[in-house]
Amino acid sequence: MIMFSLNLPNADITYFPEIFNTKESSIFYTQLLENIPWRQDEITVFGKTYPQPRLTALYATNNLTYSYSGIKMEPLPFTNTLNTIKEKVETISGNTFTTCLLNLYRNGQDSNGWHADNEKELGKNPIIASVSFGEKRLFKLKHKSLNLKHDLELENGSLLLMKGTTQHHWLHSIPKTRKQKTERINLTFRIIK
Ligand SMILES: O=C(O)CCC(=O)C(=O)O
Ligand SMILES: [Fe+2]
Repeated sequence: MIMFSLNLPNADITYFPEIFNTKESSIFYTQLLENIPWRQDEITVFGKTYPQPRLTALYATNNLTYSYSGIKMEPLPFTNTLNTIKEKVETISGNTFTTCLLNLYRNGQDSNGWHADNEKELGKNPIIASVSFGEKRLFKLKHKSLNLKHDLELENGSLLLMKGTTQHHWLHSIPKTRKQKTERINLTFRIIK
């Protein structure tokens, strides 16, 4: 399987462009788009409340909640489709995940602001396994204290693995774009226990 390790300081990030082929990806994409109960939550940032600029859903193999940006999400039980994807990601990464946060970017105006996945539920050096289906979108990384940036396109059927100290030193985002974009589904597998 093709993989690229990003050569960035204080980070451990690996990109696998095609863990699922085009046919598998299109089956997962349609099944997730149609069957996930997508919802738009309100987030609170610096005391102000906004509708989140994308749709989300949370699934877990346990009953542990996940809180970020003032939202506390209660998980749904894993589905067969999500389990199939999770097993592939576990084989590649050598980790067992408990939780999957899904994001649906409806068009180029949907986005994910600068953040690190450093919630206390995730533990000290979280491993985040991020799978993408559908439209490709730019994924931006910026170092918290050094003047360093890196951009990557996350493609249909790809996996991005972030681990080690990455979340301590780097922020990431999916910016809005004026380019014409159709739907993109992202699944971020996490460990909460
Ligand atoms: O959509 C993506 O690729 C990033 C998602 C993300 O950073 C998150 O859910 O924490
Ligand atoms: Fe994130």
